[in-house]
Amino acid sequence: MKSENNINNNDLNTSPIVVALDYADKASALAFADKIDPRDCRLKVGKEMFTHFGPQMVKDLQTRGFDVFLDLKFHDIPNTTARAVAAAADLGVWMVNVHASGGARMMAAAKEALAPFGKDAPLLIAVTVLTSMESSDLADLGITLSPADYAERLARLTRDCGLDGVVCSAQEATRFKSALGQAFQLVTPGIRPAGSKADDQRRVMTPQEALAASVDYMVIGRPITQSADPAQTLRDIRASLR
Ligand SMILES: O=C(O)c1cc(=O)[nH]c(=O)n1[C@@H]1O[C@H](COP(=O)(O)O)[C@@H](O)[C@H]1O
Repeated sequence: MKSENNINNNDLNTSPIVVALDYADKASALAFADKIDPRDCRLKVGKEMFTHFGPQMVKDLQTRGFDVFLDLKFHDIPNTTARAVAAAADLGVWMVNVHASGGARMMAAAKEALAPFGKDAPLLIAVTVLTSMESSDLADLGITLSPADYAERLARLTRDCGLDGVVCSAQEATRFKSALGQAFQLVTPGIRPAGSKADDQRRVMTPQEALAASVDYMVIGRPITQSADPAQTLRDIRASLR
């Protein structure tokens, strides 16, 4: 059931870095991929690139030896979400995600849809509270819990549904590792090297802080992709984490 394009690098790749490949043109994305070593990072294909270039984008990266995180944040009725997650598994991706706020039945259905893939199933991760959100954004939605408290509530639900982990802020990592167990994977965007712009992110941490907080994977986009030399910036961040 797994795509023949997938070359699984899981055993080779000890880097915690996942680069968010948020490019509007394929040539730039592939030029970057061609300049970096798949042992230095995994690559995330999100809504922008997938909407532009579809599954072929994922395959083009897999044939270059990269593990791909397909970040489409599925959030729908259980049947639709489960089928979308199975379609992602058919593509041979390394990780796929849903929104935890889709609820327990949706997450359980997504998990069940991966059972036929056995050990080839991608990691299934749920987004808790987007790292771009702060308390006032939650208040607008009628949620009075702090982002960390609400994220923990969603993370517990995710763990109880048998998923592999959550997307959260690195600011929440120490707390979640102790509350939810070391094995529950934490994937943390909102990573900003010291001195770089936060952009639309709100709950941010530096790569070194995230590592010290025991995150499993840190997602880094613009600080790498919009730098003058993205491949060198990746290598510099990787070196700073050794
Ligand atoms: O699921 C995600 O990857 C995600 C969840 C989240 O809470 N916050 C978040 O920023 N992301 C993604 O992580 C990437 C962060 O990119 P930069 O802000 O450019 O580093 C983007 O591709 C987002 O879509």
